[in-house]
Amino acid sequence: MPRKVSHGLDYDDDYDDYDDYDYYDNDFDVEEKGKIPVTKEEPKGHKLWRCSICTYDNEDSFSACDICGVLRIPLDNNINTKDDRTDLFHAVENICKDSGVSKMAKSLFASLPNQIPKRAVKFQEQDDKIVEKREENIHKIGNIQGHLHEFHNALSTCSHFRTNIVPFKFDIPSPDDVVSNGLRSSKVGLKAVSHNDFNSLILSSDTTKISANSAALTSKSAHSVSSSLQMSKSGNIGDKQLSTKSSVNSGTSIGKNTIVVEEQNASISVPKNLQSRDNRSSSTSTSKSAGKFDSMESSNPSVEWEKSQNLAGGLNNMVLNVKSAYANYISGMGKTSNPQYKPDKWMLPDKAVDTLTQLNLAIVGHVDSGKSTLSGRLLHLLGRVSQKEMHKYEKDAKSIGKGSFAYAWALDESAEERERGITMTVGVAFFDSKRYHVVVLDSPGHKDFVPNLISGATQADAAVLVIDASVGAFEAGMDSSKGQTREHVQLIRSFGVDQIIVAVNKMDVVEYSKDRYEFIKLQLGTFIRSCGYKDSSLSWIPLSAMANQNLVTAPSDVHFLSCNMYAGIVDLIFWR
Ligand SMILES: Nc1nc2c(ncn2[C@@H]2O[C@H](COP(=O)(O)OP(=O)(O)OP(=O)(O)O)[C@@H](O)[C@H]2O)c(=O)[nH]1
Repeated sequence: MPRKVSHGLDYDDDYDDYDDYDYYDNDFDVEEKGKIPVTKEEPKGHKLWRCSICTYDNEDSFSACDICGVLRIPLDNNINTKDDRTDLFHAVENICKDSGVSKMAKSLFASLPNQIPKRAVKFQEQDDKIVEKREENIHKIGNIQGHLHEFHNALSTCSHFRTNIVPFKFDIPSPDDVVSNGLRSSKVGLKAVSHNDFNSLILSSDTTKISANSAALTSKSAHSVSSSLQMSKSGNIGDKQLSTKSSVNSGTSIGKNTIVVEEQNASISVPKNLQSRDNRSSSTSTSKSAGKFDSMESSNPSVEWEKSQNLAGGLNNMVLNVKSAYANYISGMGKTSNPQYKPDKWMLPDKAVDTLTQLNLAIVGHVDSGKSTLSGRLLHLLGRVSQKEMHKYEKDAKSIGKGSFAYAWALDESAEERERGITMTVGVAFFDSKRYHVVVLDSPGHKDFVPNLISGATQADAAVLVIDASVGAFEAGMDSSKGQTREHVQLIRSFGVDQIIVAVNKMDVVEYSKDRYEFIKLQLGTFIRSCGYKDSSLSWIPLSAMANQNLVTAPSDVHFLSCNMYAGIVDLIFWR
Protein backbone atom coordinates (compact mmCIF):
# COMPACT_ATOMS: atom_id res chain seq x y z
CA MET A 1 0.00 0.00 0.00
CA PRO A 2 1.43 3.37 -0.90
CA ARG A 3 2.01 5.82 1.90
CA LYS A 4 -0.14 8.80 2.22
CA VAL A 5 2.81 10.85 3.30
CA SER A 6 6.39 10.18 2.42
CA HIS A 7 7.81 11.52 5.66
CA GLY A 8 7.25 11.30 9.30
CA LEU A 9 5.69 8.34 11.02
CA ASP A 10 4.77 5.23 9.15
CA TYR A 11 1.08 4.70 9.80
CA ASP A 12 0.75 1.67 7.60
CA ASP A 13 1.14 -0.81 10.38
CA ASP A 14 -1.52 0.81 12.48
CA TYR A 15 -4.08 1.59 9.87
CA ASP A 16 -3.89 -1.26 7.44
CA ASP A 17 -7.17 -2.63 8.60
CA TYR A 18 -9.12 0.58 8.41
CA ASP A 19 -11.37 0.93 5.43
CA ASP A 20 -11.46 4.67 5.78
CA TYR A 21 -7.79 4.89 5.36
CA ASP A 22 -7.95 2.71 2.29
CA TYR A 23 -10.59 4.89 0.85
CA TYR A 24 -8.53 8.03 1.30
CA ASP A 25 -5.52 6.27 0.01
CA ASN A 26 -7.28 5.27 -3.17
CA ASP A 27 -8.37 8.80 -3.77
CA PHE A 28 -4.91 10.00 -3.24
CA ASP A 29 -3.71 7.42 -5.64
CA VAL A 30 -6.00 8.53 -8.39
CA GLU A 31 -5.33 12.15 -7.77
CA GLU A 32 -1.66 11.58 -7.86
CA LYS A 33 -1.88 9.95 -11.23
CA GLY A 34 -3.81 12.92 -12.56
CA LYS A 35 -6.77 10.93 -13.74
CA ILE A 36 -9.16 13.29 -12.04
CA PRO A 37 -8.04 16.91 -12.14
CA VAL A 38 -8.51 19.01 -9.11
CA THR A 39 -10.67 21.46 -11.00
CA LYS A 40 -13.26 19.85 -13.15
CA GLU A 41 -13.55 21.14 -16.65
CA GLU A 42 -16.88 22.43 -17.75
CA PRO A 43 -18.60 20.52 -20.51
CA LYS A 44 -18.09 21.89 -23.90
CA GLY A 45 -20.42 24.69 -24.80
CA HIS A 46 -21.06 25.52 -21.14
CA LYS A 47 -19.55 28.95 -20.80
CA LEU A 48 -18.69 30.59 -17.57
CA TRP A 49 -17.95 34.18 -16.70
CA ARG A 50 -15.93 35.17 -13.70
CA CYS A 51 -17.14 37.85 -11.36
CA SER A 52 -14.59 40.60 -11.17
CA ILE A 53 -15.42 41.22 -7.55
CA CYS A 54 -15.57 37.84 -5.90
CA THR A 55 -14.05 35.84 -8.77
CA TYR A 56 -16.84 33.32 -8.64
CA ASP A 57 -17.37 31.47 -11.89
CA ASN A 58 -20.98 32.06 -12.84
CA GLU A 59 -22.86 30.35 -15.55
CA ASP A 60 -23.07 32.22 -18.79
CA SER A 61 -26.80 32.68 -18.44
CA PHE A 62 -26.40 34.62 -15.21
CA SER A 63 -26.54 38.37 -15.60
CA ALA A 64 -25.29 38.98 -12.11
CA CYS A 65 -22.92 37.17 -9.88
CA ASP A 66 -24.63 34.40 -8.02
CA ILE A 67 -22.50 35.08 -5.01
CA CYS A 68 -22.13 38.82 -4.63
CA GLY A 69 -24.82 40.05 -7.02
CA VAL A 70 -22.54 42.31 -9.03
CA LEU A 71 -23.85 42.87 -12.55
CA ARG A 72 -22.08 41.10 -15.27
CA ILE A 73 -22.87 43.50 -18.07
CA PRO A 74 -20.80 46.58 -17.30
CA LEU A 75 -17.84 44.37 -16.83
CA ASP A 76 -18.78 41.67 -19.29
CA ASN A 77 -15.93 40.83 -21.45
CA ASN A 78 -18.25 39.59 -24.12
CA ILE A 79 -19.62 43.06 -24.71
CA ASN A 80 -16.62 44.61 -26.21
CA THR A 81 -17.87 46.42 -29.22
CA LYS A 82 -19.35 49.82 -29.15
CA ASP A 83 -22.45 48.56 -30.95
CA ASP A 84 -23.08 45.96 -28.33
CA ARG A 85 -22.95 48.51 -25.57
CA THR A 86 -25.15 50.95 -27.43
CA ASP A 87 -27.82 48.33 -28.07
CA LEU A 88 -27.79 47.31 -24.50
CA PHE A 89 -28.01 50.90 -23.30
CA HIS A 90 -31.04 51.57 -25.47
CA ALA A 91 -32.73 48.43 -24.36
CA VAL A 92 -32.31 49.38 -20.77
CA GLU A 93 -33.29 52.98 -21.44
CA ASN A 94 -36.55 51.91 -23.04
CA ILE A 95 -37.46 49.76 -20.15
CA CYS A 96 -36.66 52.46 -17.66
CA LYS A 97 -38.81 55.10 -19.22
CA ASP A 98 -42.14 54.15 -17.79
CA SER A 99 -41.58 51.99 -14.86
CA GLY A 100 -40.59 53.16 -11.47
CA VAL A 101 -37.78 50.68 -11.22
CA SER A 102 -34.21 51.88 -11.20
CA LYS A 103 -31.99 51.56 -14.25
CA MET A 104 -29.75 49.28 -12.34
CA ALA A 105 -32.56 46.92 -11.65
CA LYS A 106 -33.86 47.00 -15.17
CA SER A 107 -30.49 46.43 -16.68
CA LEU A 108 -30.56 43.15 -14.89
CA PHE A 109 -33.37 41.92 -17.09
CA ALA A 110 -32.53 43.77 -20.25
CA SER A 111 -29.38 41.81 -20.73
CA LEU A 112 -30.84 38.36 -20.33
CA PRO A 113 -32.14 37.17 -23.69
CA ASN A 114 -31.26 33.54 -22.98
CA GLN A 115 -31.91 33.60 -19.26
CA ILE A 116 -33.32 30.42 -17.89
CA PRO A 117 -35.56 31.33 -15.03
CA LYS A 118 -35.12 29.44 -11.88
CA ARG A 119 -38.82 29.60 -11.23
CA ALA A 120 -41.19 28.82 -14.01
CA VAL A 121 -43.10 31.80 -15.38
CA LYS A 122 -45.89 31.13 -17.74
CA PHE A 123 -46.08 33.74 -20.41
CA GLN A 124 -47.19 33.75 -23.94
CA GLU A 125 -44.52 33.12 -26.48
CA GLN A 126 -43.33 36.26 -28.20
CA ASP A 127 -40.55 37.33 -30.48
CA ASP A 128 -37.03 37.32 -29.29
CA LYS A 129 -36.77 41.08 -29.11
CA ILE A 130 -37.38 43.18 -26.08
CA VAL A 131 -40.86 44.55 -26.50
CA GLU A 132 -42.55 47.11 -24.37
CA LYS A 133 -46.25 47.66 -24.17
CA ARG A 134 -46.37 51.08 -22.68
CA GLU A 135 -50.01 51.14 -21.79
CA GLU A 136 -49.72 47.91 -19.86
CA ASN A 137 -46.17 48.44 -18.71
CA ILE A 138 -45.33 44.93 -19.86
CA HIS A 139 -41.90 43.95 -21.05
CA LYS A 140 -40.76 41.05 -23.08
CA ILE A 141 -37.41 39.36 -22.99
CA GLY A 142 -36.75 36.55 -25.35
CA ASN A 143 -39.74 34.35 -25.40
CA ILE A 144 -41.13 35.51 -22.11
CA GLN A 145 -43.20 38.53 -21.36
CA GLY A 146 -44.50 40.15 -18.28
CA HIS A 147 -44.19 42.92 -15.75
CA LEU A 148 -40.81 43.85 -14.44
CA HIS A 149 -41.45 42.60 -10.99
CA GLU A 150 -42.41 39.24 -12.42
CA PHE A 151 -39.17 39.12 -14.34
CA HIS A 152 -37.33 40.05 -11.27
CA ASN A 153 -38.94 37.39 -9.16
CA ALA A 154 -38.47 34.76 -11.77
CA LEU A 155 -34.94 35.49 -12.84
CA SER A 156 -33.33 36.38 -9.63
CA THR A 157 -30.46 34.03 -9.09
CA CYS A 158 -29.38 35.22 -5.71
CA SER A 159 -30.59 32.97 -3.01
CA HIS A 160 -29.78 35.42 -0.27
CA PHE A 161 -32.63 37.84 -0.57
CA ARG A 162 -33.22 40.38 2.08
CA THR A 163 -36.33 39.16 3.72
CA ASN A 164 -38.39 41.18 6.06
CA ILE A 165 -38.73 38.75 8.89
CA VAL A 166 -41.13 40.00 11.45
CA PRO A 167 -39.75 38.87 14.79
CA PHE A 168 -42.04 36.84 16.92
CA LYS A 169 -43.52 38.81 19.76
CA PHE A 170 -44.96 37.45 22.92
CA ASP A 171 -48.06 39.05 24.27
CA ILE A 172 -46.11 39.85 27.37
CA PRO A 173 -42.79 41.65 26.87
CA SER A 174 -39.89 39.30 27.18
CA PRO A 175 -36.92 40.44 29.28
CA ASP A 176 -35.20 41.45 26.03
CA ASP A 177 -38.21 43.50 24.98
CA VAL A 178 -38.32 45.12 28.33
CA VAL A 179 -34.68 46.09 28.17
CA SER A 180 -34.69 47.19 24.56
CA ASN A 181 -37.94 49.11 24.81
CA GLY A 182 -37.10 50.69 28.10
CA LEU A 183 -40.18 49.33 29.77
CA ARG A 184 -38.33 47.89 32.68
CA SER A 185 -39.80 50.23 35.17
CA SER A 186 -43.35 49.09 34.92
CA LYS A 187 -42.38 45.53 35.46
CA VAL A 188 -39.53 45.79 37.85
CA GLY A 189 -41.14 48.57 39.71
CA LEU A 190 -44.25 46.65 40.38
CA LYS A 191 -42.25 43.59 41.09
CA ALA A 192 -40.20 45.45 43.61
CA VAL A 193 -43.29 46.22 45.60
CA SER A 194 -44.28 43.18 47.53
CA HIS A 195 -47.82 41.98 47.70
CA ASN A 196 -48.09 43.17 51.25
CA ASP A 197 -46.83 46.58 50.34
CA PHE A 198 -49.69 47.15 47.99
CA ASN A 199 -52.20 46.75 50.70
CA SER A 200 -51.21 49.98 52.31
CA LEU A 201 -50.44 52.00 49.22
CA ILE A 202 -52.30 55.22 48.72
CA LEU A 203 -52.13 56.97 45.40
CA SER A 204 -53.07 60.57 44.98
CA SER A 205 -53.07 62.20 41.61
CA ASP A 206 -54.30 65.23 39.82
CA THR A 207 -53.99 64.23 36.24
CA THR A 208 -53.68 60.54 36.73
CA LYS A 209 -56.47 58.25 37.56
CA ILE A 210 -55.37 54.80 38.42
CA SER A 211 -57.69 51.99 37.68
CA ALA A 212 -57.48 48.43 38.84
CA ASN A 213 -58.32 46.49 35.75
CA SER A 214 -56.91 48.73 33.09
CA ALA A 215 -53.40 48.13 31.94
CA ALA A 216 -53.16 51.45 30.18
CA LEU A 217 -52.47 55.08 30.53
CA THR A 218 -54.65 56.55 27.85
CA SER A 219 -54.08 59.74 26.02
CA LYS A 220 -56.80 61.39 24.00
CA SER A 221 -55.71 64.96 24.01
CA ALA A 222 -54.00 66.42 21.03
CA HIS A 223 -52.16 68.84 23.23
CA SER A 224 -48.77 68.25 24.54
CA VAL A 225 -48.81 66.73 27.92
CA SER A 226 -45.90 66.32 30.19
CA SER A 227 -45.50 63.01 31.78
CA SER A 228 -42.97 61.50 34.04
CA LEU A 229 -43.12 58.75 36.48
CA GLN A 230 -40.96 59.06 39.47
CA MET A 231 -40.46 56.98 42.45
CA SER A 232 -38.63 58.82 45.14
CA LYS A 233 -37.50 57.29 48.32
CA SER A 234 -37.79 59.57 51.27
CA GLY A 235 -36.13 58.64 54.48
CA ASN A 236 -36.29 55.07 55.60
CA ILE A 237 -37.81 52.05 53.98
CA GLY A 238 -41.15 52.76 55.42
CA ASP A 239 -41.54 56.16 53.84
CA LYS A 240 -41.54 55.83 50.09
CA GLN A 241 -43.21 58.00 47.56
CA LEU A 242 -44.35 57.47 44.05
CA SER A 243 -44.90 60.58 42.04
CA THR A 244 -46.16 60.75 38.50
CA LYS A 245 -46.22 63.62 36.07
CA SER A 246 -47.21 63.47 32.48
CA SER A 247 -45.33 65.14 29.68
CA VAL A 248 -46.11 63.54 26.37
CA ASN A 249 -47.68 64.43 23.12
CA SER A 250 -50.81 62.52 22.77
CA GLY A 251 -51.54 59.80 20.33
CA THR A 252 -48.27 58.16 19.46
CA SER A 253 -48.50 54.43 19.26
CA ILE A 254 -45.49 52.39 20.09
CA GLY A 255 -45.73 48.78 19.25
CA LYS A 256 -48.41 46.58 20.46
CA ASN A 257 -47.52 46.93 24.08
CA THR A 258 -48.70 50.35 24.93
CA ILE A 259 -49.43 52.65 27.76
CA VAL A 260 -51.85 55.25 26.56
CA VAL A 261 -51.24 58.52 28.29
CA GLU A 262 -54.07 60.95 28.49
CA GLU A 263 -53.58 64.56 29.29
CA GLN A 264 -56.38 64.95 31.72
CA ASN A 265 -57.51 61.46 32.29
CA ALA A 266 -54.58 59.13 32.42
CA SER A 267 -54.84 55.76 33.97
CA ILE A 268 -52.25 53.21 34.95
CA SER A 269 -52.94 49.56 35.25
CA VAL A 270 -52.28 48.81 38.87
CA PRO A 271 -53.96 46.77 41.52
CA LYS A 272 -57.24 47.94 42.79
CA ASN A 273 -55.77 48.85 46.09
CA LEU A 274 -53.52 51.30 44.30
CA GLN A 275 -56.41 53.32 42.99
CA SER A 276 -56.14 57.06 43.12
CA ARG A 277 -57.91 58.72 45.95
CA ASP A 278 -57.01 62.29 45.26
CA ASN A 279 -57.24 64.32 42.09
CA ARG A 280 -56.06 67.62 43.40
CA SER A 281 -52.36 67.60 42.73
CA SER A 282 -50.51 67.38 39.45
CA SER A 283 -48.45 64.52 40.62
CA THR A 284 -49.24 61.10 41.84
CA SER A 285 -47.81 60.28 45.18
CA THR A 286 -47.82 56.98 46.87
CA SER A 287 -46.99 56.52 50.47
CA LYS A 288 -46.79 53.32 52.31
CA SER A 289 -45.89 52.00 55.67
CA ALA A 290 -43.37 49.48 54.50
CA GLY A 291 -42.04 48.34 51.18
CA LYS A 292 -39.22 48.07 48.74
CA PHE A 293 -39.29 50.78 46.15
CA ASP A 294 -35.59 50.92 45.51
CA SER A 295 -35.91 49.89 41.90
CA MET A 296 -38.52 52.54 41.16
CA GLU A 297 -36.17 55.47 41.42
CA SER A 298 -36.57 58.59 39.37
CA SER A 299 -34.12 57.21 36.84
CA ASN A 300 -36.84 54.90 35.68
CA PRO A 301 -35.74 53.89 32.16
CA SER A 302 -39.18 53.84 30.65
CA VAL A 303 -39.82 57.31 31.96
CA GLU A 304 -36.53 58.56 30.63
CA TRP A 305 -37.35 57.02 27.31
CA GLU A 306 -40.77 58.57 27.43
CA LYS A 307 -39.29 61.95 28.20
CA SER A 308 -36.87 61.73 25.34
CA GLN A 309 -39.71 60.90 23.05
CA ASN A 310 -41.54 63.97 24.25
CA LEU A 311 -38.58 66.26 23.93
CA ALA A 312 -37.99 65.12 20.43
CA GLY A 313 -41.38 66.57 19.68
CA GLY A 314 -43.55 65.81 16.73
CA LEU A 315 -44.88 62.70 18.29
CA ASN A 316 -48.58 62.66 18.38
CA ASN A 317 -50.99 60.26 19.88
CA MET A 318 -48.46 58.59 22.02
CA VAL A 319 -49.72 55.27 23.12
CA LEU A 320 -47.65 53.25 25.45
CA ASN A 321 -49.29 50.05 26.28
CA VAL A 322 -47.54 48.03 28.87
CA LYS A 323 -48.79 44.64 29.76
CA SER A 324 -46.60 43.70 32.55
CA ALA A 325 -47.01 40.11 33.52
CA TYR A 326 -46.39 41.01 37.07
CA ALA A 327 -48.82 43.90 36.93
CA ASN A 328 -51.43 41.52 35.70
CA TYR A 329 -50.42 39.05 38.31
CA ILE A 330 -50.62 41.60 41.09
CA SER A 331 -53.81 43.10 39.79
CA GLY A 332 -55.07 39.58 39.43
CA MET A 333 -54.87 38.79 43.11
CA GLY A 334 -58.33 37.47 43.09
CA LYS A 335 -59.33 40.14 40.55
CA THR A 336 -58.28 39.11 37.09
CA SER A 337 -59.68 40.06 33.75
CA ASN A 338 -61.49 36.77 33.92
CA PRO A 339 -63.77 37.05 36.90
CA GLN A 340 -64.20 33.29 36.90
CA TYR A 341 -60.55 32.73 37.54
CA LYS A 342 -59.32 32.36 41.06
CA PRO A 343 -55.69 31.47 41.63
CA ASP A 344 -54.96 28.65 43.98
CA LYS A 345 -53.49 29.42 47.34
CA TRP A 346 -50.15 27.98 46.41
CA MET A 347 -49.85 30.49 43.57
CA LEU A 348 -50.06 33.41 45.90
CA PRO A 349 -47.07 34.65 47.86
CA ASP A 350 -46.98 33.55 51.43
CA LYS A 351 -47.46 36.67 53.48
CA ALA A 352 -46.11 35.17 56.67
CA VAL A 353 -42.94 33.88 55.06
CA ASP A 354 -42.38 37.17 53.28
CA THR A 355 -42.42 39.20 56.42
CA LEU A 356 -40.49 36.95 58.80
CA THR A 357 -36.82 37.37 59.41
CA GLN A 358 -34.89 34.18 59.82
CA LEU A 359 -33.02 33.91 63.05
CA ASN A 360 -30.52 31.09 63.35
CA LEU A 361 -30.28 30.32 67.03
CA ALA A 362 -27.43 28.08 68.17
CA ILE A 363 -27.98 26.21 71.42
CA VAL A 364 -24.55 25.69 72.98
CA GLY A 365 -23.15 24.73 76.38
CA HIS A 366 -21.30 22.11 78.35
CA VAL A 367 -22.22 18.48 77.91
CA ASP A 368 -25.41 17.40 79.65
CA SER A 369 -26.33 20.95 80.57
CA GLY A 370 -29.78 20.29 79.10
CA LYS A 371 -29.56 21.81 75.61
CA SER A 372 -31.59 19.13 73.85
CA THR A 373 -34.08 18.91 76.66
CA LEU A 374 -34.59 22.67 76.56
CA SER A 375 -34.96 22.67 72.77
CA GLY A 376 -37.32 19.73 72.72
CA ARG A 377 -39.45 21.12 75.49
CA LEU A 378 -39.74 24.48 73.72
CA LEU A 379 -40.77 22.79 70.50
CA HIS A 380 -43.35 20.79 72.34
CA LEU A 381 -44.74 23.81 74.15
CA LEU A 382 -44.88 25.78 70.92
CA GLY A 383 -46.70 23.00 69.12
CA ARG A 384 -43.89 21.91 66.86
CA VAL A 385 -43.84 18.49 68.48
CA SER A 386 -47.22 16.89 68.83
CA GLN A 387 -48.50 15.30 72.00
CA LYS A 388 -48.60 11.98 70.24
CA GLU A 389 -44.96 12.20 69.28
CA MET A 390 -44.07 13.23 72.80
CA HIS A 391 -45.83 10.24 74.25
CA LYS A 392 -43.92 7.98 71.92
CA TYR A 393 -40.61 9.55 72.92
CA GLU A 394 -41.42 9.13 76.59
CA LYS A 395 -42.44 5.54 76.13
CA ASP A 396 -39.43 4.62 74.04
CA ALA A 397 -37.03 6.49 76.29
CA LYS A 398 -38.40 4.74 79.33
CA SER A 399 -38.11 1.40 77.62
CA ILE A 400 -34.34 1.77 77.48
CA GLY A 401 -34.05 3.33 80.89
CA LYS A 402 -33.56 6.92 79.71
CA GLY A 403 -36.90 8.42 80.49
CA SER A 404 -35.41 11.79 81.40
CA PHE A 405 -34.18 12.19 77.83
CA ALA A 406 -37.63 12.09 76.28
CA TYR A 407 -37.66 15.76 75.31
CA ALA A 408 -34.11 15.49 74.03
CA TRP A 409 -35.24 12.82 71.63
CA ALA A 410 -37.18 15.35 69.68
CA LEU A 411 -33.82 16.49 68.35
CA ASP A 412 -31.52 13.59 69.08
CA GLU A 413 -32.97 11.34 66.44
CA SER A 414 -30.26 8.81 65.73
CA ALA A 415 -30.18 5.52 67.56
CA GLU A 416 -26.66 6.10 68.75
CA GLU A 417 -27.47 9.53 70.15
CA ARG A 418 -30.47 8.13 71.99
CA GLU A 419 -28.56 5.14 73.27
CA ARG A 420 -25.62 7.18 74.49
CA GLY A 421 -27.78 10.04 75.70
CA ILE A 422 -25.66 12.69 74.05
CA THR A 423 -26.05 14.87 71.02
CA MET A 424 -23.52 14.08 68.32
CA THR A 425 -24.68 16.13 65.34
CA VAL A 426 -26.45 19.45 65.15
CA GLY A 427 -30.17 18.98 65.49
CA VAL A 428 -32.25 21.40 63.46
CA ALA A 429 -35.80 22.50 64.19
CA PHE A 430 -37.75 25.73 63.91
CA PHE A 431 -40.60 27.72 65.28
CA ASP A 432 -42.08 31.04 64.32
CA SER A 433 -42.81 34.17 66.20
CA LYS A 434 -44.50 37.26 64.86
CA ARG A 435 -41.17 38.64 63.75
CA TYR A 436 -38.83 35.71 63.40
CA HIS A 437 -38.58 32.39 61.73
CA VAL A 438 -36.38 30.87 64.44
CA VAL A 439 -34.13 28.04 63.33
CA VAL A 440 -32.96 26.08 66.34
CA LEU A 441 -29.49 24.57 65.99
CA ASP A 442 -29.08 22.14 68.88
CA SER A 443 -25.32 21.66 69.13
CA PRO A 444 -23.45 18.78 70.74
CA GLY A 445 -21.80 19.62 74.07
CA HIS A 446 -19.32 16.80 74.18
CA LYS A 447 -15.78 17.81 73.38
CA ASP A 448 -15.48 15.04 70.80
CA PHE A 449 -18.04 16.77 68.65
CA VAL A 450 -16.74 20.31 68.73
CA PRO A 451 -16.33 20.30 64.92
CA ASN A 452 -20.04 19.62 64.60
CA LEU A 453 -20.78 22.43 66.98
CA ILE A 454 -18.65 24.73 64.85
CA SER A 455 -20.64 23.89 61.74
CA GLY A 456 -23.79 25.09 63.49
CA ALA A 457 -22.18 28.06 65.20
CA THR A 458 -20.92 29.46 61.92
CA GLN A 459 -24.54 29.79 60.77
CA ALA A 460 -25.77 31.35 63.99
CA ASP A 461 -27.15 34.86 64.37
CA ALA A 462 -27.58 34.49 68.10
CA ALA A 463 -26.87 31.86 70.71
CA VAL A 464 -28.41 30.41 73.84
CA LEU A 465 -25.68 29.35 76.24
CA VAL A 466 -27.17 26.67 78.47
CA ILE A 467 -25.61 26.34 81.92
CA ASP A 468 -26.20 23.50 84.32
CA ALA A 469 -26.87 25.24 87.61
CA SER A 470 -26.27 22.07 89.61
CA VAL A 471 -23.51 22.29 92.14
CA GLY A 472 -20.38 20.92 90.56
CA ALA A 473 -21.82 20.82 87.05
CA PHE A 474 -21.41 24.53 86.49
CA GLU A 475 -17.89 24.37 87.83
CA ALA A 476 -17.07 21.44 85.58
CA GLY A 477 -18.22 23.37 82.60
CA MET A 478 -16.09 26.32 83.59
CA ASP A 479 -13.01 24.14 84.04
CA SER A 480 -10.37 25.48 81.75
CA SER A 481 -9.12 22.04 80.70
CA LYS A 482 -12.22 19.86 80.53
CA GLY A 483 -15.14 22.22 80.54
CA GLN A 484 -16.84 23.22 77.33
CA THR A 485 -18.60 26.32 78.59
CA ARG A 486 -15.57 28.54 78.11
CA GLU A 487 -14.68 26.97 74.78
CA HIS A 488 -18.17 27.45 73.41
CA VAL A 489 -18.28 31.10 74.40
CA GLN A 490 -14.98 31.71 72.70
CA LEU A 491 -16.05 29.84 69.58
CA ILE A 492 -19.32 31.65 69.06
CA ARG A 493 -17.59 34.92 69.74
CA SER A 494 -15.00 34.13 67.08
CA PHE A 495 -17.80 33.34 64.62
CA GLY A 496 -19.31 36.74 65.11
CA VAL A 497 -22.30 35.79 67.22
CA ASP A 498 -22.77 38.94 69.22
CA GLN A 499 -26.04 38.21 71.01
CA ILE A 500 -26.07 35.67 73.82
CA ILE A 501 -28.89 34.54 76.05
CA VAL A 502 -27.47 32.73 79.07
CA ALA A 503 -30.02 30.16 80.19
CA VAL A 504 -29.16 28.99 83.69
CA ASN A 505 -30.87 25.60 83.55
CA LYS A 506 -31.74 22.94 86.09
CA MET A 507 -32.68 25.54 88.64
CA ASP A 508 -35.05 22.95 90.06
CA VAL A 509 -32.02 20.98 91.19
CA VAL A 510 -30.76 23.95 93.25
CA GLU A 511 -34.31 24.71 94.45
CA TYR A 512 -34.43 27.83 92.42
CA SER A 513 -31.78 29.44 94.56
CA LYS A 514 -31.32 33.08 93.75
CA ASP A 515 -27.89 33.01 95.37
CA ARG A 516 -26.81 30.19 93.11
CA TYR A 517 -28.13 32.04 90.14
CA GLU A 518 -26.35 35.23 91.12
CA PHE A 519 -23.14 33.31 91.75
CA ILE A 520 -23.24 31.79 88.30
CA LYS A 521 -24.11 35.10 86.80
CA LEU A 522 -21.15 36.77 88.46
CA GLN A 523 -18.62 34.07 87.64
CA LEU A 524 -19.69 33.45 84.10
CA GLY A 525 -20.43 37.09 83.39
CA THR A 526 -16.86 38.03 84.10
CA PHE A 527 -15.59 35.44 81.68
CA ILE A 528 -18.05 36.31 78.94
CA ARG A 529 -17.19 39.98 79.14
CA SER A 530 -13.52 39.06 78.93
CA CYS A 531 -14.30 37.47 75.56
CA GLY A 532 -15.45 40.83 74.28
CA TYR A 533 -19.18 40.76 74.92
CA LYS A 534 -20.85 43.83 76.31
CA ASP A 535 -23.56 43.72 78.94
CA SER A 536 -25.96 45.06 76.32
CA SER A 537 -25.35 41.92 74.26
CA LEU A 538 -26.09 39.61 77.16
CA SER A 539 -29.38 38.39 78.57
CA TRP A 540 -29.67 36.17 81.64
CA ILE A 541 -32.55 33.95 82.55
CA PRO A 542 -32.90 31.22 85.18
CA LEU A 543 -35.09 28.29 84.15
CA SER A 544 -35.79 24.63 84.40
CA ALA A 545 -36.39 22.83 81.15
CA MET A 546 -37.46 19.69 82.88
CA ALA A 547 -39.88 21.41 85.25
CA ASN A 548 -41.12 23.79 82.57
CA GLN A 549 -40.16 26.90 84.51
CA ASN A 550 -39.57 30.13 82.65
CA LEU A 551 -39.87 28.69 79.17
CA VAL A 552 -42.87 30.12 77.35
CA THR A 553 -44.68 31.56 80.32
CA ALA A 554 -43.67 33.39 83.42
CA PRO A 555 -42.39 31.05 86.15
CA SER A 556 -44.82 29.81 88.70
CA ASP A 557 -42.20 29.20 91.35
CA VAL A 558 -42.00 32.04 93.84
CA HIS A 559 -38.23 31.93 93.92
CA PHE A 560 -38.03 33.01 90.32
CA LEU A 561 -40.09 36.11 90.83
CA SER A 562 -37.21 37.98 92.43
CA CYS A 563 -34.65 37.21 89.73
CA ASN A 564 -36.68 37.12 86.58
CA MET A 565 -37.71 39.96 84.36
CA TYR A 566 -39.01 38.00 81.39
CA ALA A 567 -42.10 35.93 80.83
CA GLY A 568 -40.08 32.92 79.76
CA ILE A 569 -37.04 32.38 77.56
CA VAL A 570 -39.20 32.43 74.46
CA ASP A 571 -40.24 35.92 75.32
CA LEU A 572 -36.59 36.78 75.68
CA ILE A 573 -35.69 35.21 72.34
CA PHE A 574 -38.43 37.12 70.59
CA TRP A 575 -37.63 40.28 72.43
CA ARG A 576 -33.98 40.15 71.48
N1 LIG B 1 -33.44 18.14 86.86
C1 LIG B 1 -33.30 18.59 85.62
N2 LIG B 1 -32.72 17.83 84.70
C2 LIG B 1 -32.57 18.29 83.44
C3 LIG B 1 -33.04 19.54 83.06
N3 LIG B 1 -32.75 19.70 81.78
C4 LIG B 1 -32.16 18.59 81.34
N4 LIG B 1 -32.03 17.73 82.34
C5 LIG B 1 -31.42 16.41 82.26
O1 LIG B 1 -30.09 16.52 81.86
C6 LIG B 1 -29.70 15.39 81.14
C7 LIG B 1 -29.03 15.83 79.90
O2 LIG B 1 -29.96 16.48 79.14
P1 LIG B 1 -29.67 16.78 77.63
O3 LIG B 1 -30.77 17.59 77.15
O4 LIG B 1 -29.40 15.53 76.91
O5 LIG B 1 -28.34 17.59 77.73
P2 LIG B 1 -27.52 18.11 76.50
O6 LIG B 1 -26.86 19.37 76.87
O7 LIG B 1 -28.37 18.20 75.33
O8 LIG B 1 -26.47 16.98 76.28
P3 LIG B 1 -25.41 16.96 75.10
O9 LIG B 1 -26.10 17.40 73.89
O10 LIG B 1 -24.96 15.56 75.01
O11 LIG B 1 -24.32 17.86 75.47
C8 LIG B 1 -30.97 14.63 80.89
O12 LIG B 1 -31.02 13.54 81.77
C9 LIG B 1 -32.06 15.57 81.20
O13 LIG B 1 -33.20 14.94 81.72
C10 LIG B 1 -33.67 20.33 84.06
O14 LIG B 1 -34.12 21.44 83.86
N5 LIG B 1 -33.77 19.80 85.33
